[in-house]
Amino acid sequence: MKNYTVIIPAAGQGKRMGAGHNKQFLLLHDKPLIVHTLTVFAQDTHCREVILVVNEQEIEDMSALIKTYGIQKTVRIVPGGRERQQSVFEGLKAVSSDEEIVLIHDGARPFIKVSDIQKLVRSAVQDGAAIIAVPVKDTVKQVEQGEVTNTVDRSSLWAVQTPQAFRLSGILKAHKRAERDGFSGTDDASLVEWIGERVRVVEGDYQNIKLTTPEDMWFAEAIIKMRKEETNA
Ligand SMILES: Nc1ccn([C@@H]2O[C@H](COP(=O)(O)OP(=O)(O)OP(=O)(O)O)[C@@H](O)[C@H]2O)c(=O)n1
Ligand SMILES: C[C@](O)(CO)[C@H](O)COP(=O)(O)O
Repeated sequence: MKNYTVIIPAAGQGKRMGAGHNKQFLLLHDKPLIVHTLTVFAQDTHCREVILVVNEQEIEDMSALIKTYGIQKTVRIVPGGRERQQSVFEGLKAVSSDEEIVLIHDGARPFIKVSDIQKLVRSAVQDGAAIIAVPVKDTVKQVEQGEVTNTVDRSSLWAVQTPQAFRLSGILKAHKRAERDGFSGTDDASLVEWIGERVRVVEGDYQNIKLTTPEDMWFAEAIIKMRKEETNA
């Protein structure tokens, strides 16, 4: 297995969560959300280092969390940007130039499994760019002004998650061009697609949710409880 560096963007505002502050600090089973996410990568021996992208005014609080919770991994903190894409780009600029594989993983996705990270890294080593995703389970319709205009064939639809894994040279090229040409995407793979390069899909896990809106905190507590019960069974 190849080693990698992971960039964890955590410099959002958490507006949809509505907590009045960055959701990364919300307690999930007595630990801040971002600590859960960092712990997964701390446990993966193939993770060389974490580049944690944070809001300028939260640098001290994030550093304190890393010490308080004893995260056993090199974590470098860099200030983020206004949008997620800019935060990731700031993180990419901080990656050691001799690194081959870089992962990008939302701070707000604490349930990624090390086994899925490893599947993803293998695919990125082989194919250059790979993402974790799950088949869409709902029926999806296009709606305009409250009326259905189309029912989309879901057989080729996948809901995309993070981590997303890339050769460092490829993702840097995509981000640089996107910045130059003003292209923006809601994930990093879309920048790679936009420059005409291929992206492999690795099937992931429905539990790898992003904590986005308040009810996700309840789902998250349920996932933690279920995993604890599985471990004790
Ligand atoms: N300028 C930004 C915006 C987002 N993120 C990070 O990108 C991840 C995914 O973004 P999202 O869930 O949209 O988080 P927020 O931007 O915090 O949420 P919202 O859009 O509801 O404000 C999060 O870990 C978030 O902290 C970031 O690093 N920099
Ligand atoms: C990158 C991502 O997690 C893929 O699902 C997501 O697109 C990021 O945030 P969003 O603003 O909630 O789309």
